[in-house]
Amino acid sequence: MDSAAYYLGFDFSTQQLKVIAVNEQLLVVYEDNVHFDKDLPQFGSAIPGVGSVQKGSLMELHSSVNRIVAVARTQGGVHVHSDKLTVTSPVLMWLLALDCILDRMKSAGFNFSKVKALSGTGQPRLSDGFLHYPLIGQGLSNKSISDTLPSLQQFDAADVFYRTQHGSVYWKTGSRETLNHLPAEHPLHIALQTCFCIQDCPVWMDSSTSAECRHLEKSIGGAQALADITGSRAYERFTGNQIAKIYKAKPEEYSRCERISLVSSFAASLFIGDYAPIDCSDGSGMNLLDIHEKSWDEICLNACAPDLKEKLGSVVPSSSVLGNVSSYYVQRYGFSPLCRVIAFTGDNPASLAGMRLEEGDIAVSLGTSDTLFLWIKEPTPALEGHIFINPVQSQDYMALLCFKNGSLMREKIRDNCSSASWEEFSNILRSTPPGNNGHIGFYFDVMEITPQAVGVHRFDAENQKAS
Ligand SMILES: Nc1ncnc2c1ncn2[C@@H]1O[C@H](COP(=O)(O)OP(=O)(O)O)[C@@H](O)[C@H]1O
Ligand SMILES: O=C(CO)[C@@H](O)[C@H](O)COP(=O)(O)O
Repeated sequence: MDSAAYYLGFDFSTQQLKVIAVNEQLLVVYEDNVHFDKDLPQFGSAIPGVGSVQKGSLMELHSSVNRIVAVARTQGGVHVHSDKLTVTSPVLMWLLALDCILDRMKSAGFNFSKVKALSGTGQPRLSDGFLHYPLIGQGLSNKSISDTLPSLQQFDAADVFYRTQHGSVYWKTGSRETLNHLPAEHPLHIALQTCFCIQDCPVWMDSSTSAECRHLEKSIGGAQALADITGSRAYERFTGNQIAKIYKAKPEEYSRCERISLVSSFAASLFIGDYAPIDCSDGSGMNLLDIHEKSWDEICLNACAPDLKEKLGSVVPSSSVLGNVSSYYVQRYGFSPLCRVIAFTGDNPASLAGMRLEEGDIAVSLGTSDTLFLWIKEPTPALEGHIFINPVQSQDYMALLCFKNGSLMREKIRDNCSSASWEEFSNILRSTPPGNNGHIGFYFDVMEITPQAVGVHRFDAENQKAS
């Protein structure tokens, strides 16, 4: 029997779910993605039930999804509400995407039984950074995973990482029981369809909670005081403020909720068949966690909503082994029952770990959001930017700046200037020298996070505003 192990990573980004599997030599053995808008048209249709079912399409694979009623079009994987501030994603869309991607792997003959574990406390993990970017994997391909990550070979696990930070999922009372006994004959989006008290989950693009932010900062003694404890002043997309809004706007739904997960711990919960704890690093993006004590801050919790500590559960280091995959995956897909699941984390912490950043390195990530992050030893929280607990060494930290007008803004410029072609876009860019002869433009299609600004601002070489 071929004993080679596979290592598997899933990446829930704003716009799509990606999966990648690598072998011991870090060579990519499988890669796929489900694009939410394009591949799941039932969530991208303005009219309930509309969405043509093409032969061999994901829709055909999951004809049952026709029963899901879409009430609004997702664009870039999200619903932008009429106030232009509230931004959500349907929780069932994430479930369906996972069903689809796993079913496609099965149809393609992917051998799930070979998926093993690789994580260890304090070690860099086979995570988003090099699972997602095969080039990095190829750069290391003369070494085995065990050479590169010595302590990881002690685990047999599916190493699964989810992206996009701050988004939250609201489990209805009784759902733990359902999660514990997932029936292998049903896809997740059917088995879990009644488990959520909020169908449309707030995601990182949301900026509708300014009132909640001011309230939280006031309760704790000001913006800097909040940053000193949680690593960030109050930010609209941070989960504590989102929870406060849900508690105020939907008190009944809130009271019916037994567990609140981040998107990362939600995904981990699906794999272990139980509520997964939140990891310290992604948990730092909530305005609720004391980044020094690595525990929930009672004043922050109470300022946001009642009974929050019970609803959030515990916090664990990002490299924790959560347990084995639930029997659902063994029966439905043929995973090994020994396949372990490591705590899931946010996209940026996973990228820091996966790119094997060290102190002094700075990484820039250009995706739906653009981010800049670095490994730091001492946290010095300020009124701009964020300090998270480090996902690799939980006594260290990472600093992060996040820019909202990333790829979607670039796509708009590409469509206007280069007939929707990245190639042409790149050629135009190359046709001027770096620095563009002193001409510079700032393009903020939506209210930016860093700095808080909106609109197009262009300047010529003399620093005069250009039209
Ligand atoms: N050649 C390219 N040049 C610039 N941007 C690109 C190119 N190809 C894809 N993109 C953009 O990358 C974005 C997706 O990046 P990705 O890292 O997958 O997103 P996420 O941050 O949501 O994970 C898309 O919005 C797409 O427009
Ligand atoms: O809000 C932040 C970080 O604080 C964003 O970076 C989100 O985590 C979005 O992830 P992508 O979909 O852009 O990967």
